[in-house]
Amino acid sequence: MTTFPAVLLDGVTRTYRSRAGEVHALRGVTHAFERGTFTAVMGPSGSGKSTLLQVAAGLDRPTRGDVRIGGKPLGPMSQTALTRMRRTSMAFVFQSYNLLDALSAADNVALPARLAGRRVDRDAVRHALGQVGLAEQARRRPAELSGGQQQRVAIARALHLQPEVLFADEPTGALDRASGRQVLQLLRSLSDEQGQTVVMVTHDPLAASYAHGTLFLADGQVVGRLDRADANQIAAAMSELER
Ligand SMILES: Nc1ncnc2c1ncn2[C@@H]1O[C@H](COP(=O)(O)OP(=O)(O)OP(=O)(O)O)[C@@H](O)[C@H]1O
Repeated sequence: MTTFPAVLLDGVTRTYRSRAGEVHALRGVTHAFERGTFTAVMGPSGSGKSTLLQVAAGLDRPTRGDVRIGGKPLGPMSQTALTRMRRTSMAFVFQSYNLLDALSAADNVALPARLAGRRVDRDAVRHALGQVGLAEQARRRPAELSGGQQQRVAIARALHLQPEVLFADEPTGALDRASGRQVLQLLRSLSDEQGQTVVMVTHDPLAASYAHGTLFLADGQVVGRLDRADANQIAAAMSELER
């Protein structure tokens, strides 16, 4: 059986056209994010990290090249098919947790299913909260949880529909060090123990050191990769890029 990478970027270019001229946010990026891996994406400001995440997740379309999720090319898909694919195969975690204050942790986890018009499977919700270590807090509202716990609820919500890949954009940006560490350990264990694919944009070398590998972008291109590096090695590679 052929196994496809969870996410494949094949010669992806994204050019923004504005009155000021063209901006080449991504220039021919080719990279396979293999299943069950946790990858950090780093690079100087404006290097194309957010664009890469948006294009990989089908939120934005490449100007040239192709993106495949689990082997399926996004290019030929209609907007409706793409939206469906995003709902079922991908999930996002952002710096701000975007939880609804009036709902319990469990109801926040169930919300995307409800919005998609699906029947809410209470066992699956409990399972997702258990995966992030919050089974006991299912009935609490966001205000009754710490920042780290709220981010873990957001991750449970992302995992609830069993996505092919979890995209995270600065998921620990708003957390103190101890809560950030919990969230990063969780993302790592999701890939190590549950085979989840995680792609995380970060500015923090310490956060990146929790991933299996770090991909470095500069000026819209992949300029390097470090596997199983520590925070000092990652910080040194970043300083080289920022010189
Ligand atoms: N909608 C847009 N229109 C025009 N240019 C854009 C648009 N979005 C991004 N860009 C440009 O594309 C380049 C890459 O931007 P992107 O946001 O992907 O970088 P980034 O690495 O995520 O930056 P940061 O670390 O500052 O968030 C930048 O030069 C940016 O100004």
